[in-house]
Amino acid sequence: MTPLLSVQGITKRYGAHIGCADVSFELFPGEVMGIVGESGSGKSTLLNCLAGHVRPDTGAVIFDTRADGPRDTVTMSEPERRMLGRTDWAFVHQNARDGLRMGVSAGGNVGERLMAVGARHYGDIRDTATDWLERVEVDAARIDDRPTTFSGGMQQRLQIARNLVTGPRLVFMDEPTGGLDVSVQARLLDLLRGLVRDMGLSAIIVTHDLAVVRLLADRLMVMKSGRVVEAGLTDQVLDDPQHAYSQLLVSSVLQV
Ligand SMILES: Nc1ncnc2c1ncn2[C@@H]1O[C@H](COP(=O)(O)OP(=O)(O)OP(=O)(O)O)[C@@H](O)[C@H]1O
Repeated sequence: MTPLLSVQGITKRYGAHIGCADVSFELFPGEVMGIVGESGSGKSTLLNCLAGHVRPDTGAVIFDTRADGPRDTVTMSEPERRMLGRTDWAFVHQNARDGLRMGVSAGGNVGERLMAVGARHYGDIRDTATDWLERVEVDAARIDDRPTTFSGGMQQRLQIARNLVTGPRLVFMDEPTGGLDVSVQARLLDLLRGLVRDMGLSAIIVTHDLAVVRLLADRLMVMKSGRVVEAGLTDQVLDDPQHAYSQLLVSSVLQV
């Protein structure tokens, strides 16, 4: 099987400082990869390199495109990469405000993504937006309200609807449950787990919350000082960590 994403030797430095170093892995269709590590370990830098937000110094990120098969997204043109970002890729930010248009209605936020992939019929777009609001447990009666009037948890669920409505083939998530109350986190996690299962999503999830990867990720990479120190099946890594740092992480000795 062709990997959906093949990451080869990604390195990003900030001056003399290492963001992430020599990261390689493959992601297959329908797989969820979790990336964990303490603050500053390079998780966000890596995710941003993979999603095309940051250009790595070296390495390749080969994505199996629908039209042309495997292509290196690092060297493809900016318009091509932007097109991927609107169609096959989705990015769920920790802060919903970074992933939503706060001045546009909830329905508009979802509908906009559909229009970006060619939907034109207003009634169909509104119907799909209504379906998705319900799917992410946002009251459909709020379809014309702006996200500024929503709670943090609702905003995050709306951001997820906006991202998933077009059926992306790869979803990047940066701390999707971060910054929310614990009870809100639990509900969101449950919802995400349902969507990941039902849609057979391929995803890369960065988090410092081991409960998130335990529930969502098939495989796990543990990062420390920009490098991957351990990788494997999630249950294996969490239940029987081999690297001393992973052992600390799992035993919650580390403040992550
Ligand atoms: N724009 C930047 N300029 C300089 N150094 C940076 C920049 N962004 C990140 N770094 C450094 O790169 C390293 C990796 O940071 P990164 O944000 O990727 O880690 P992280 O694991 O995502 O942390 P957090 O969980 O706190 O977001 C850190 O040492 C950080 O200080």
